[in-house]
Amino acid sequence: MIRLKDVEMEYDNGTRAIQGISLTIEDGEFVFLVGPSGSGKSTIIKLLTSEVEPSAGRIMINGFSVSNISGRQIPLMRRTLGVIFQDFRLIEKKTVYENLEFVMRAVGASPKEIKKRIPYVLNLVGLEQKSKSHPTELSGGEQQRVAIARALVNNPNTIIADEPTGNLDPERSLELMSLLVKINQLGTTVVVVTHEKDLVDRFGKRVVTIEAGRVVNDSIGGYVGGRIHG
Ligand SMILES: Nc1ncnc2c1ncn2[C@@H]1O[C@H](COP(=O)(O)OP(=O)(O)OP(=O)(O)O)[C@@H](O)[C@H]1O
Repeated sequence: MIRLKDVEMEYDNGTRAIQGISLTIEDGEFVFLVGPSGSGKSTIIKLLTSEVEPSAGRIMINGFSVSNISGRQIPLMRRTLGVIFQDFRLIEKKTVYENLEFVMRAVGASPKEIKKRIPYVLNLVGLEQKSKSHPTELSGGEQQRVAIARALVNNPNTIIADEPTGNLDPERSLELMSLLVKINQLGTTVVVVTHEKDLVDRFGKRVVTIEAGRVVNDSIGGYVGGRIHG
């Protein structure tokens, strides 16, 4: 479960990016985070991944209290989260398989676990034929699916995706969002930041709308007076 309670966040230059957000995301939920540019969506993601710290309030992530977490606990907390970045952040010198192997090794997975898990996640994202390819040999959509496989490979409780369809055409965006829905149906909590109004409308999931660092709407389908932000 993810819980933000009265969270505020101010950047060093004085920008008050988050101005009092309380939000609970239960295990197994699928949530879209939408809102205008600069409203604070990426800052929320950064708060969840501990890239930035709140100036006030409390954040709980999968049983960890982020506000007073010890240095030793941070890797354990991060392991409950699979993060998908907009710019993929794949290692170009490694093959698809090696990219996944790398993150499994980083958490101490055994060779046996690695051998079993990687084909499973590659199959889930439809890339079992591409395990020996390098990221530069793949299309944008395929690279994005490798990024999803990498986020999933250590079996996190929660997947967080910041604009995962940013560089994809509408058809690929739909495929990718459908894949995230499938992953959610297999039991993983999914939080997706997106600008894609049409896609959000299509899926009928919970939509949290952020404006000027606050939650202005939180509902299924996400309509605010008949229109949706984002
Ligand atoms: N590193 C930073 N230093 C100072 N201010 C920042 C920093 N990053 C973001 N901001 C500011 O914080 C506010 C929220 O930014 P954030 O990136 O969270 O918005 P966003 O909703 O993700 O926007 P977009 O949809 O354009 O990605 C904005 O006013 C932005 O200018």
